[in-house]
Amino acid sequence: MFCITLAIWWISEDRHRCKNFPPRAPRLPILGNILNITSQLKIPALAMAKLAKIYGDVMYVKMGMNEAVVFSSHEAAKEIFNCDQANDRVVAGFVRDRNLNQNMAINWGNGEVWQVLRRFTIRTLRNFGFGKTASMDVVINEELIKFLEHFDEILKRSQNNNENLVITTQLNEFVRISKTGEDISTSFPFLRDWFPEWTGRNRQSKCIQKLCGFFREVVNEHRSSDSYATDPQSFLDAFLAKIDETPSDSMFNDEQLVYTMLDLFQAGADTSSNSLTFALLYLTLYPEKQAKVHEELDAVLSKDDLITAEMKSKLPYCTATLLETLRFCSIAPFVANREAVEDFKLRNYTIKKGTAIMINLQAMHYDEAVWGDPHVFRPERFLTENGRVDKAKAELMVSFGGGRRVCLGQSLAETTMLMYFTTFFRHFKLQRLNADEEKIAPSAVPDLGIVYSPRPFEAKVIRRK
Ligand code: HEM
Repeated sequence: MFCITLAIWWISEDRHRCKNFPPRAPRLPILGNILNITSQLKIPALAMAKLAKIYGDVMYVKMGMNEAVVFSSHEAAKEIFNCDQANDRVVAGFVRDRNLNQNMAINWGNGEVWQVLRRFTIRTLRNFGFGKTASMDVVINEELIKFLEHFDEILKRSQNNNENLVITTQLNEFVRISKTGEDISTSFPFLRDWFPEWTGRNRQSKCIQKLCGFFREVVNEHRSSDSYATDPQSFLDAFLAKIDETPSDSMFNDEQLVYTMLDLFQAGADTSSNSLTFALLYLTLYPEKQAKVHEELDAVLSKDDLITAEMKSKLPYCTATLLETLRFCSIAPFVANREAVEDFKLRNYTIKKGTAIMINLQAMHYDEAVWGDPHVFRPERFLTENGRVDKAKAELMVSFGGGRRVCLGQSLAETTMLMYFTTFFRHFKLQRLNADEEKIAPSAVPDLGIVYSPRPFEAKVIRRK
């Protein structure tokens, strides 16, 4: 009797809800489409891309208790990126905990808080040279000199001990333990309340407390200097000055500052470092591509040249390799989920207020109709016949999202990646170990998480003459 009632309720509720909704894959009671996704492929974004081939580039899915409309093609993404009713982030699960149930900062902030803090952050960072290649070059080159010294030391140590170098990332504990998509508590959020230890909720909270504690200390240090308002030396100083000049109930306050810093570090650190490590991984796996990178660097740079972002136009193969890395690894497979802030129409479909909006960036990077052989690592796809970067192809990349929420750090990330990548390969060569020496083989299969990470791997690092 219970099962029959449940079935009748399910069918009627489902019919009622799906009037004018985007097409949807058949789903099971309670689980929804979870099995469609998990039973097909190990990578949820690619499994969703496969479903989208059947049900459409705008389709409706249900993952446990969460309902979402998934956008999987460039055309569909363009429509939703430009849709003001879909600019809010979903604040649930680990995001709600992280935000202490409040509207906080940029990445996970909404409405006026997001708009004002995003605008202030971009303007202030620009005043400090962010986005201007000449000033970013200087800062990044200073870092690079330290990086080379540090890397040489590690290399010497490992060679003295006769060890192979293990290359690894995952600096950010929070990213490592927040495996959205793979994690059942994303689909059934109540599990986080019932089993906070098992779902990782407690570890996430501790991690955020630690990070916020660290940022609060830095904020206090800066506040104790007399000159933060008269002679601001950093984004943090400028924010503190803004706090002083605005009313105490404004969104410029210490907690928003701490969370804005958290956003910049969380959104900026793992994305850039993991993407670069993916580049090292792929060039270890595909030595013939690495040889072309070396050939270009040797032809373009003389011995003492400092690498600058301006050189990008002279380094088309390196640029194409980084574009192919971003496409192949699709480090952020989905943009952080958005939410419909009111009912709206899109392509004659009704999208109901509160529905989650998932934009599947990896589906676009792996669309066979666009790329032909998306599962092959081939930087040449981004080059024209005369060896220049193919701008039309480059514009099909969506690694940084789009619309008004587009990644705030795109130009910094692109410049940093180019400069680190070219500096590394100018000085070093990566070589795969022989099968009998290799304990941790390089694999192109990523570790899942809020952003993907390359799995640790061993490689031989050789200093180039
Ligand atoms: C390879 C490096 C990076 C990748 C692939 C990447 C990717 C992304 C993506 C996909 C989004 C979501 C966009 C959307 O919702 O449409 C995003 C947002 C964001 N990114 Fe990045 N990002 C990178 C580096 C950085 C860096 C270096 C910073 C900071 C300096 C940064 C700061 C942010 C912030 C603050 C947001 C939230 C923007 C908003 O909600 O308004 N990112 N990023």
